[in-house]
Amino acid sequence: MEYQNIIVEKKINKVALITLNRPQALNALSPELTLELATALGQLEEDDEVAVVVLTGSEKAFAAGADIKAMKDMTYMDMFKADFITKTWESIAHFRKPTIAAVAGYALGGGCELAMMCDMILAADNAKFGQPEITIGTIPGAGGTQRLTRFIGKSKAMEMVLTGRMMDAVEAERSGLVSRVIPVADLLAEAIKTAEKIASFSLPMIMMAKEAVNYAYEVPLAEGIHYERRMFHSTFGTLDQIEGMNAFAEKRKPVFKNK
Ligand SMILES: CC(C)(O)CC(=O)SCCNC(=O)CCNC(=O)[C@H](O)C(C)(C)COP(=O)(O)OP(=O)(O)OC[C@H]1O[C@@H](n2cnc3c(N)ncnc32)[C@H](O)[C@@H]1OP(=O)(O)O
Repeated sequence: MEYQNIIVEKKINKVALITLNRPQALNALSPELTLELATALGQLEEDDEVAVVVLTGSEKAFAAGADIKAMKDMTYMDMFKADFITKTWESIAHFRKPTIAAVAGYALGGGCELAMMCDMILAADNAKFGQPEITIGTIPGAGGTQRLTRFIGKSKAMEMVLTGRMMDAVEAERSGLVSRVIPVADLLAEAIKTAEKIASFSLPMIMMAKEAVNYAYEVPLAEGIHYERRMFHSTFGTLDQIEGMNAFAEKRKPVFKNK
């Protein structure tokens, strides 16, 4: 399928790369772009040749937020009727295969929120994260007040949301927002390498592991532990558990069948 605002590439080793591609607007997330993203993710979800998705932007901007120019004249009723943000944006949060945000440059507002919807964030050393919505007379609307607070805690989240202050990559790593900081020139290669590593394992296992970790954000600890245990038990009903453990015992590489 042809897209205008994103580039979708299937790499080797079961990795797909989605590049946000509106450089003239620092990858501002227009309704057209987010619809294309949701459509592409829908296709990649069904694609057996893809196990992991890497989402990236340009060196200057992962994404500078929702498209302010497209949004500025909308009324309350427009927003409400369109259920603005949730419908298409959340597709990345609901995607069942692992996702990696490779963030260079600005990840602001909706850009930061989109990165946080991914399963992990790898940051280039020039990355800047922020929720500057307060500076344009609104507040985060795609999970910024909720996800950012869970990642970095109340005090820092409050400071960022209430002042619009940006966080650099080093502070973002120290605060738990990103898993690693990488020189900008190496970011994409490193993100793809990480994706390939994940994709080399059993697809059902990586999907279950993702689901179990995400469950930690939704339920009390005891319920999460119970859920994890039941999922762990269920892995013993798969051919890949048999293969993985036998391969270990036989000192050979496992050949997973995704079954
Ligand atoms: C999803 C929600 C609900 O949470 C809401 C949001 O996301 S609201 C958006 C939050 N984001 C922002 O407020 C950031 C806006 N952008 C900036 O502050 C600056 O562009 C910058 C600091 C990221 C970069 O500054 P600079 O290098 O000086 O570049 P600019 O000249 O400002 O930008 C270049 C070009 O891109 C256009 N642009 C940038 N961001 C957006 C945006 N969010 N929406 C629409 N267009 C954007 C900017 O207007 C420039 O275009 P031209 O005017 O030159 O055509």
